[in-house]
Amino acid sequence: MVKKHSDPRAAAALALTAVIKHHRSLNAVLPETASSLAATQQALCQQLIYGTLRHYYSLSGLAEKLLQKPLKAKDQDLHQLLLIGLYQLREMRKPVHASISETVNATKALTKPWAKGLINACLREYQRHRDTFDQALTQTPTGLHEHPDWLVTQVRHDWPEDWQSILEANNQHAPMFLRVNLQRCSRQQYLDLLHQDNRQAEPLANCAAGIRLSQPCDVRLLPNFDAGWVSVQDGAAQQVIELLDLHVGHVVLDACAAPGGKTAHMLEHQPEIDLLALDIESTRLQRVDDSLKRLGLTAKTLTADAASPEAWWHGNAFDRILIDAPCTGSGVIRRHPDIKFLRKPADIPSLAAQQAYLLDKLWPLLKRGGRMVYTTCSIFTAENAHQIEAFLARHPDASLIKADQPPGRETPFGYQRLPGDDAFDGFFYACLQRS
Ligand SMILES: C[S@@+](CC[C@H](N)C(=O)[O-])C[C@H]1O[C@@H](n2cnc3c(N)ncnc32)[C@H](O)[C@@H]1O
Repeated sequence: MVKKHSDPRAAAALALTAVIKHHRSLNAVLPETASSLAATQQALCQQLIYGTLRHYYSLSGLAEKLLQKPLKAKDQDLHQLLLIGLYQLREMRKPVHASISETVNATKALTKPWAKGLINACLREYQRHRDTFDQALTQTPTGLHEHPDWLVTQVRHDWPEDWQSILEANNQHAPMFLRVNLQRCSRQQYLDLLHQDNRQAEPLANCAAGIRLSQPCDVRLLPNFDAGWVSVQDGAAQQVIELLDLHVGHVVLDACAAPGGKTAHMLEHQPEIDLLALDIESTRLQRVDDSLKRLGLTAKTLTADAASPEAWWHGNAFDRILIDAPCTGSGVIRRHPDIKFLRKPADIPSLAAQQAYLLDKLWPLLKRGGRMVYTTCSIFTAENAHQIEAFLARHPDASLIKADQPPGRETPFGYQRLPGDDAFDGFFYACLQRS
């Protein structure tokens, strides 16, 4: 558990320690961190956490140069606090004096006031000679790319022509995209509401219900959010709906449904389907139920292992199956910079094996003539085009369907979006038909 703190820098240092040292995901850590802070401090704390993770490798390089000897393992929180201080000096437009003194004060909140002098000296030393320090940094590959070496090598291997722009896109802030619940209002009506609220927003050309906000904001400030008029969803995820080609009366399986973005989108797009939404994790499935309730939609939801249909399948074949598979998340690093620290190379073959197993176990549940859509938020070919190539080789009754409007770059075995294409997340789509 992240300890309670009222100091946003100390809270951010503890959250970073939880990710870097204890390998916990930000999704798990952030709610604990937020609950330890006053509402007015939460945005700054979150900004410090995300910003420091995005620039972690260059900030660590600086810290190494500034500290005479590394801090002890038990003082990892201080190491993170130093990085947070450096991040503020390098990337945030805040007065230098306040940035330094507030970071130094956070040592008290961490109950390590003895480190005041050390943090103060390092930050002041950096500030005095920042040009020299910064120049030395940009010459190192990790300082340049802000990714671990194995990840740079993997991206470079899979995308020899695009690897640099992918790494660059991973370090950017992602825009905020909305999906209008067309069962509640039209996209134009919702755009009008946003404009009345003085929020700049524009429709997405390639998503019928999609909107891009010029400035991200707290969802609670969006008009009629609680009444279910709108949800937050990246444009890449919104493009899955067209591939499913849903019609009235279809029997549909959403095999890996939580937290339910695509489950809800299916029902908003075509409410007259018979939809079963599964997820293996009950706490995550609860989020699907909550979201359907907010949006005024209904589906059958079930905690189950999709790869063990003998435990839950009623025996009626499905017209449509969506496998939005568990994956490395290598396409969404800009939204989840902790992925750079939590993933390891062995995760790729292990997840690819899980994905292949899900595909094989669910394929017989599809009607002849039915469609299976396989998606990941990964950019690794082992989880995407190679996965589908191998699947087609194992299943002679499967063929790829071409999309009327390709949702991404065409590969021989599906469509791939790279992070930042159309400002969307990295994503993979394959649409398979059973003959
Ligand atoms: C990429 S997320 C799905 C996102 C979701 N489709 C959406 O649009 O919000 C993958 C989900 O698969 C679930 N999962 C992993 N293995 C599973 C399995 N064998 N059966 C069912 N769900 C599984 C995970 O718990 C996770 O919630």
